[in-house]
Amino acid sequence: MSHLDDLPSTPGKYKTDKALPYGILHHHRYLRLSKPTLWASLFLALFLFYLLLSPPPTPSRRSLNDSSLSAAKYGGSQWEKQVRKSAHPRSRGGLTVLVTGAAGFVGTHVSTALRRRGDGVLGLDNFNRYYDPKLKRARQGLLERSGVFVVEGDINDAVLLKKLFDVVLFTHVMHLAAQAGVRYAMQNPGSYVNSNIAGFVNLLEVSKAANPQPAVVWASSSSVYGLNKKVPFSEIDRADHPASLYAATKKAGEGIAHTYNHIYGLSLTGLRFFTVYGPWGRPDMAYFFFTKDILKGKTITVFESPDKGSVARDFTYIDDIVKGCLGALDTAEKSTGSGGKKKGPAMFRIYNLGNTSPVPVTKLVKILEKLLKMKAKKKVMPLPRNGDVEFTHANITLAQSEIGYKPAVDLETGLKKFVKWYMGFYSGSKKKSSW
Ligand SMILES: O=C(O)[C@H]1O[C@H](OP(=O)(O)OP(=O)(O)OC[C@H]2O[C@@H](n3ccc(=O)[nH]c3=O)[C@H](O)[C@@H]2O)[C@H](O)[C@@H](O)[C@H]1O
Repeated sequence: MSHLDDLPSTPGKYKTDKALPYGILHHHRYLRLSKPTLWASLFLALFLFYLLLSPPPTPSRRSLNDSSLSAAKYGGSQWEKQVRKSAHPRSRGGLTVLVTGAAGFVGTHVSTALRRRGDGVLGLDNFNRYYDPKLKRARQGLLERSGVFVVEGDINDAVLLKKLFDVVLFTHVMHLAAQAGVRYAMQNPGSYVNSNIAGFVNLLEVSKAANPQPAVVWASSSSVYGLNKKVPFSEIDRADHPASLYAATKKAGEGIAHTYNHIYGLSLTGLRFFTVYGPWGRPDMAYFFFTKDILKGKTITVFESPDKGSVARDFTYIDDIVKGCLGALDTAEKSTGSGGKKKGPAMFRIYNLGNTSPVPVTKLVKILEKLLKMKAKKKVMPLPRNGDVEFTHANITLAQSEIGYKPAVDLETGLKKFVKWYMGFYSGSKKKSSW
């Protein structure tokens, strides 16, 4: 994939390299302290060898029973103070929200929007290398300037999550941490299972055990509609023909969420995002790397459908998505359970958040050419069987009537804002870290 060429190799969230220090460092210390007898040394050497060969117990997989909470990294009065301060609402009646994936594209925008209106926000992000971590760090800078502290950690780390819930009584969780990207699922399927399934279950486990339980709003995806042909896509349509593992994990997430709602009384709202774009966006998405490649004079590959038509997307501008997220948080009823016990039925909702006006990818390219004042070098090729679907188109009636969702930005207007940001950010301008 050309757009990933100059990014670091992308192990996504499936990193185990952080896992070793805990066990290994501990044993290194032991080595220094041990008596230098031949047998003891031999035994230790064998034991270390065994540890190195065995699969590492990654910290991201630490269970709640693991008492070795890495106090060095998390915890301590200073850390707790930062966590509490960030999560504390500034306005009366404000929400107290844990935003996972806070340094991600949508996470950054939602976190700052919540903070701006006076809610308390604590961010969580593992800063993985799926795409340029420098962009995530720049977003973190923005968040910090807005008063949002981002805890560096993984949603699979149950001990960390539990600790966060011990320190703060979250009223809401906005769960945006995920392994995104449709095509990358063919390269690193494990990363999707790790984040979108295991990580989500871990978050729900900790949320259901919390007292009080938070209301959880999470990111699902338009990709769950898969190979559906009936348009516009409606929440009541069947969605059981996913075209990518990404889509399958997002659909699985919806089923998993339903069980936590049913068994534990957790209030759950899933938002099916439709190809979200805008400033501070994801470099793995077509509008982003098309911009980069057009500017560099590199050839872009534009997919076409089998009938030689252009593939189309219901591109949705980030500010509209943010409004949808806030609408979902504001209308979410409380969970009914506490401490893992259901007390009554709780809310379970799924909404499409799209723009409801699909645009062919060829048109996207034309708009970019106009905004960049450059002609794209294009190679048109049939849509490969890589997880992409031919078109998406959202029916947003339900979101409109129930959470007040009303998209207002058309693709050209939104791309104009994106291009302006892109030019500032990558030109090294001093203003690059502003909105
Ligand atoms: O709504 C979602 O749920 C998903 O949206 C996004 O997926 P997509 O809609 O597939 O966006 P994106 O990759 O930008 O491709 C856009 C268009 O360009 C076409 N495309 C792509 C690459 C290429 O080289 N050429 C090309 O024509 C391609 O065929 C497509 O028609 C998120 O990445 C995903 O994480 C998820 O959130």
